[in-house]
Amino acid sequence: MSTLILVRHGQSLWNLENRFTGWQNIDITAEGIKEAEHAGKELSGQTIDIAFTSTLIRAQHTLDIIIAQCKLQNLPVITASQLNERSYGSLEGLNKAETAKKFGEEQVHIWRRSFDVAPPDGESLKDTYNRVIPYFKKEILPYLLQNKNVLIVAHGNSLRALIMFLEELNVQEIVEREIPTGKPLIYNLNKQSLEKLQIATGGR
Ligand SMILES: O=C(O)[C@@H](CO)OP(=O)(O)O
Repeated sequence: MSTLILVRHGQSLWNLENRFTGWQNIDITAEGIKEAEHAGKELSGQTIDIAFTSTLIRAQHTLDIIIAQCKLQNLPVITASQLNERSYGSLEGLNKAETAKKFGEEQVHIWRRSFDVAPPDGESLKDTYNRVIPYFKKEILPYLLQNKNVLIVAHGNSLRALIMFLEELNVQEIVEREIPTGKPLIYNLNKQSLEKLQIATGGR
């Protein structure tokens, strides 16, 4: 049995300002710091062997706070761009409500939550899935198969892709899934479920 813990970064400045963020490197707010501390408190006492995070400051800062809170200063940390947020392309920086007024609520919802429609110059969830899942299978799953407990601190949509894979959600089910900031999601995985993930397809 091994444990996989997923945490979306704490609230970022652009979450607060309701702006499309994607690959923009925006830090967390004071509220985001509190959320990360809270996540750390929740995870205190939990054995964690290794952590993975993205190359973006909001995820790394959140992980640093969790590490400090859990007194895990020697925790090995691996940083990977494959875990970065999906690119929102030319929507990055725009206010989500203003964009919905301009292009219509439905179009913006499709850009934000559909599986395979990419925003202009950006990545669809499918594109994100196709970089997150092969990375997970190659670099993270082996630790879980060795009974190691793994923490991943990443982003709303890179985690939605991973959750879709872990929970075998279909393209309709994933539309409904929202990931709260700074709240640990814990998966206890037995040998059988890990072996199933190992043979499951890594791309769509
Ligand atoms: O702006 C973003 O990068 C993401 C996550 O905050 O937004 P959304 O929830 O619209 O996918």
